[in-house]
Amino acid sequence: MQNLKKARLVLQDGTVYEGTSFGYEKSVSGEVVFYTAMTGYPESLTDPSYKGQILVPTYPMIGNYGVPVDDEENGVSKFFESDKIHCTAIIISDYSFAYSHWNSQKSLGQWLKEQQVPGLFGIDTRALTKKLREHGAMLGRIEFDNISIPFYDPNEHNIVAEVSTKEVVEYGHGKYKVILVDCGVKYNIIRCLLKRDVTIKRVPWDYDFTQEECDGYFLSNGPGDPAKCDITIKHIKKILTGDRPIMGICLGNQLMARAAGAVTYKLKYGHRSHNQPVMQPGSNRCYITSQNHGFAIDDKTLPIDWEPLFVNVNDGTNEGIRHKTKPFFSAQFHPEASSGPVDTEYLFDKFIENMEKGNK
Ligand SMILES: NC(=O)CC[C@H](N)C(=O)O
Repeated sequence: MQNLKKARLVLQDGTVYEGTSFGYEKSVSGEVVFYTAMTGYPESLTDPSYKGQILVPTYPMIGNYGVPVDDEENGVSKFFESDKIHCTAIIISDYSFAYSHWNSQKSLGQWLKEQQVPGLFGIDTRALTKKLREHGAMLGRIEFDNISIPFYDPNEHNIVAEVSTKEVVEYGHGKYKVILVDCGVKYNIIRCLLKRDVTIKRVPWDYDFTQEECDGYFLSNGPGDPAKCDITIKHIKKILTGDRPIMGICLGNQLMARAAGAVTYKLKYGHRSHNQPVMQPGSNRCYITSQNHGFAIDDKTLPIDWEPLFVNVNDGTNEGIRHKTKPFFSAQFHPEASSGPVDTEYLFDKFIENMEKGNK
């Protein structure tokens, strides 16, 4: 414990928090985002949607169940959401130096060091979260040895291009052929599709998939501002003129909306947790969902042939859209969870049903 290095988290508004390093020691900067779920740090750290972000879990003790083994199944990691950590850093209150879990292979600190990702503990994450809620999303930097680097705003860059696959990859031998547009796809989306008799063709974010033979299209989650994905939006616009089923998640929801002609905007602070309630308009149905997003669709700008599919009960923001007559729908939350509640995994079954109907 004595040899652990101190480092500082500096926010854009000048606030400084001092913490102790338990990960890799290097100065970094990014957007600071809080996350209020109690579990799920291995999944969140490897979720490509967190690219460029400094993750602040508010649960007070992190690291107590270590990091899972890195097994593979059907061409994707069994327990992680991608092949590496995408968060820029992690900031926590209390680090558990002891860890225990049936499936753990190493400590969180060791994993962060291997992946060259900084982690600080001993920071008042409640105070930090209150600040972000009052002020809104903020950039921050972690300084080791007083070496400071400029603030970096991931939303000003096309970071989807950095996390998307560079080549086409195929998975499974199922009945339905799906083009998966990879803007930073989480592996549990691939697992959820493979469980449902699907053959997946995973293509890069800027790949022209509009002439491909398939039964349906899947628009993945991904990092940053949806407005930066103009090439993907151009391709989606083309497939919206057809009637093959489309399902989208999170960034995929935002890209579907922009392709349809609606507007997206940045939320004051994002939704990142396991207990976000969403209602389906026109019903009394409420689902508890897993979420990770900082942008949202302005559903007042949806064209006449589209409608909201879900609305967030906490703040009234849009949580999904659907076309009124064609088999196109998307969710702002994560039906694939990982981590979090699986109440809305049935949306994958809807997508399969749509493809089945389309084939008849
Ligand atoms: N998980 C995601 O796909 C996030 C979408 C987008 N980058 C946002 O923050 O809103």
